[in-house]
Order: sequence, then C-alpha cells, then structure tokens
Amino acid sequence: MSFRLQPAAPARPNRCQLFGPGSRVALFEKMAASDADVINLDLEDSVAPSDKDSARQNVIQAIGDVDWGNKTLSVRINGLDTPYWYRDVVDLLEQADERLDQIMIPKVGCAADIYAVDALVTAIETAKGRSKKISLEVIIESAAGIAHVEEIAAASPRLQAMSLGAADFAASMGMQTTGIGGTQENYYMAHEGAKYWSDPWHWAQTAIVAACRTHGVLPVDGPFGDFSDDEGFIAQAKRSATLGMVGKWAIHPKQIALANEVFTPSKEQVQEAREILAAMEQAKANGEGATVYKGRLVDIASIKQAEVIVRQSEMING
Ligand SMILES: CC(C)(COP(=O)(O)OP(=O)(O)OC[C@H]1O[C@@H](n2cnc3c(N)ncnc32)[C@H](O)[C@@H]1OP(=O)(O)O)[C@@H](O)C(=O)NCCC(=O)NCCSC(=O)C[C@H](O)C(=O)O
Ligand SMILES: [Mg+2]
Repeated sequence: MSFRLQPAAPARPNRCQLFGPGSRVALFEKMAASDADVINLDLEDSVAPSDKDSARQNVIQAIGDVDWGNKTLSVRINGLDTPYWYRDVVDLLEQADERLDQIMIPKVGCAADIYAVDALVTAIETAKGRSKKISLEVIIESAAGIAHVEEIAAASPRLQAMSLGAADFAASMGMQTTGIGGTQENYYMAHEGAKYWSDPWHWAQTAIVAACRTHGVLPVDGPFGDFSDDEGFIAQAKRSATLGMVGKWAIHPKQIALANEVFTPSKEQVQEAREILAAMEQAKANGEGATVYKGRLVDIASIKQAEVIVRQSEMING
C-alpha cells in the first residue's frame, strides 16, 4: 500500500459531453440549451479541411455570444500532426471570451504532446493577461496513446479529463471493425455451440481509469456511433460506469438523456450506499471493523465504495 493518497478528480459533473461541429453554427444554441454537462465544440474531425478557418472563427464568436449557462465549455483543437492546431490555440486564447473553460487535445501519444500545448497556452495566457486558467482534456485514441496512458495522465496540472476515442483507437490498433464503440460481431467466445460476446474496449477503458484515478483526472467514455441504438448505448455506458468512468460523449442529442441517466446514481443505489454507511457507523460504535448488511460482508473498504456513490449523487443533485 502506497503512503501517497490518491488525488481527487475535479468535483464537477461530467456525465455527458455533447459534440457538435464548429462548422454547424445552427447547432450551437441547441447545444447550449441541452442537458449535457460539457459542451465540445469541434474543430477537428467533424470539420472538413476547407472549413477549418471559418469553423475556428465561428467557435470564437460563439464562445462569447451564446449563453452556455453553467456548462463546462470545451473546444476540441486539431491534432498535433496537423498544420492547424497551433492556430487553433493561438486564436482561441487571443480572441475568445474568458467564458472558454477547456481545450481538448485529440490523438495524444505521449506526455510531451500535452507539454507542448500547455507551454503555448501558458505563454498566451500570460501575454494576454487572461484571468481564467484554461484546463485541458485529452483523447486516448491511438496505440501510442494507450501505451503511454499513465505518463499522459500525469502530464500537466491543467489536465482534468481523459476520454477513449473508439473510432481512431480502432483504426490505430488495426482492429477489424468500422463500428464506433459497442458490441463487435466477431469478438466472442464459443462454447457448446453458443456464442458469448465480449467487450473489446474493456481493457483500454480499465487502463484509462487506472491512469486517471492515479493522477486525479476524470475518466470518460467516448463516442457511440450508432445513435439509433439506444439499448447498445445504454449497455456500453453501464459497463463504463461500472468500471469507474464518470460520463460518456453524445454525438447526437438523443444520447444526452441516456448518458445522464446511467451516470447519475439511482435513488436505490444512493439509499443502499447510505444504509451501508449507517451499518458501518453502528459497527464502529460496537468496536467492529466488519459487519453484515443484507446477508453480505461490509467492512471499512465498503465505506469508501459507498462514499463514491454518495459523493457522485451529492455533486449532481447538490
Ligand atoms: C450526427 C449528426 C450529423 C446528425 O445531424 P442531423 O442529421 O442534423 O440530425 P437530426 O436531424 O437527427 O437532428 C435532430 C435535431 O437535433 C439537432 N441536432 C443534431 N445534432 C446536434 C448536436 N450535435 N447538438 C445539438 N443539436 C443537434 C438537429 O439540428 C435537429 O434539431 P431540430 O431540427 O430543431 O429538431 C449530428 O448530430 C452531428 O454533427 N453530431 C456531432 C458529430 C461530431 O461532432 N463528431 C465528432 C465527435 S465523434 C469523433 O470525433 C470520433 C472520436 O474522435 C473517435 O476517434 O472515436
Ligand atoms: Mg478521433
């Protein structure tokens, strides 16, 4: 057991991150009026190369003009392997209103990627006298990203969240699929003539959760491409929540309510957590470190498990 305490991740709701292309200005007000906790205005892969400059200007304008309420407002810049990213950072930090909260860096492969963006952000913030410190979030969506996930999670005190980007991740890994998240037809075990589907995203998700929890960063599940498949989305989101992720992207507004529901602990979960805490209080008063709750063992570790659920609920519901 390490003597170092695990740092807490930022205490803000991050159940749903709603994406919209920076080139579709008509979506901005709808995104702002949605129930998503985080808004991601995109300058990267949902914007055609010919629209990169105009999308950047649209986003800069909208950051100040649109009422984003109390949402976390984030802009996804272009990847560090493109000629666009430095201009994204410079123009955003020099021209956008202080309402901007966060910059999302896609396709990170190593800690130095975050260092480069952090250095540029820091220089512009200082030069321009910006009072709000911009936070960063990253997407793990390459073989290099997952191989270096822990150094990435530790890369900057600005880093608040890390998502799994299933589409680019699958491409980078050479996975035989065009699906974005969810069940993959060919990923199954066969037993006595029956097929049992397994989860090909599981190991990457757990690597991300472990890296994030070690360094106080919010782990987030990325996109689920088939927005006609609510059942598939919910199943994927429930697996992510069970593994410790705090939220999931929505690439269509119909996915927002689904994500919010899965990543908000239910009344029953919260009640059970409170009952476990009460049972352990009683055990402590009796001089015991363990007791029985509904026929099963609860002990001091159960207090920490229950506190995760109560804290999540209190953060969301106040
Ligand atoms: C997927 C879409 C292109 C679909 O757009 P559209 O055809 O307009 O959808 P609908 O007609 O079903 O829309 C119904 C109403 O909802 C509004 N709408 C649509 N999209 C959004 C949105 N993102 N936010 C808010 N509101 C939205 C429509 O205007 C309709 O409104 P109304 O007419 O008033 O009823 C589109 O949804 C879209 O562009 N989605 C986001 C795409 C995106 O940002 N992709 C990037 C993230 S995923 C990724 O990059 C992969 C990742 O990096 C990885 O590697 O895994
Ligand atoms: Mg991607």
